[in-house]
Amino acid sequence: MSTDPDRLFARPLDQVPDFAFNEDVVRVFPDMIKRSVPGYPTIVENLGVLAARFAQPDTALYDLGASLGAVTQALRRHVRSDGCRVIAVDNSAAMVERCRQYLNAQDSMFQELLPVQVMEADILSLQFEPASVVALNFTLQFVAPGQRLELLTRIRQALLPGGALILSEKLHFADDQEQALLNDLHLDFKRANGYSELEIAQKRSAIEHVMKPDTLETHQSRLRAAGFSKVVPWFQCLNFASLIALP
Ligand SMILES: C[S@@+](CC[C@H](N)C(=O)[O-])C[C@H]1O[C@@H](n2cnc3c(N)ncnc32)[C@H](O)[C@@H]1O
Ligand SMILES: O=C(O)C(=O)C[C@]1(C(=O)O)C=C[C@@H](O)C=C1
Repeated sequence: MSTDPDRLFARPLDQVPDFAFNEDVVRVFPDMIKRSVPGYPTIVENLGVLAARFAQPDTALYDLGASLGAVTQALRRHVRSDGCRVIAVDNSAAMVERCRQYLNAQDSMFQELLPVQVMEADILSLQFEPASVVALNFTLQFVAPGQRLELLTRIRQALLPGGALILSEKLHFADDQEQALLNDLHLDFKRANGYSELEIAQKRSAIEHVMKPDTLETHQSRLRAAGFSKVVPWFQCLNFASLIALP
């Protein structure tokens, strides 16, 4: 399936609207996320590998904020436990529609993939089934900060012993020098991937009210408050990181 190059912010906009996961974003999303998130392809592929260690027979594997289902596809490629089912959830109708098309294409190319259910729903009001793996890949940062602990608590309650939550996020840093350096390096990463100063500045205005990164320390203490017993960072590239949280 072809994907358009991301030029959403290439022309000067009179007013930059708040970022939304709408049809325009869906059209360019694979290109946008690869060129904006350092380490994204490595995180997605390895998420499948990690999940294979925690997945248990006859349980649900959740991909929360699935977008176009990149993580769902990795779970289906790597997890071999009997009776597992992937549940991909997103509240953007445009994402869900295109996600279903991508997964149908995956079904037609490979045999013996895990069954998958794609739901258009708000993860904040989801009734979780007992799960062995839950992935939140760059989704929690878009949930209102005041609602993050409750969501993580409900995920923790749904997780079976031996399972895991895998949480990937853009990080903020309490130390000003560390924040400035990693932010500058992230902007260099975007420039190296062909984004202009205008695109970088307009994207920044678009996401500043809707995407609120936390520090690693905030993630760790909130995960513990939600009932997780252990938090293990397994990947960081510049200001983007991924954590394994154990029940
Ligand atoms: C940055 S994208 C996630 C990328 C995707 N997980 C991947 O690895 O390719 C964030 C996604 O979360 C979804 N989202 C944000 N808040 C949500 C909510 N409350 N319920 C369901 N989906 C949500 C958005 O629609 C968007 O598709
Ligand atoms: O931090 C930025 O500048 C980003 O563009 C990050 C980010 C993300 O982390 O989700 C924001 C929106 C898009 O979904 C793709 C990338």
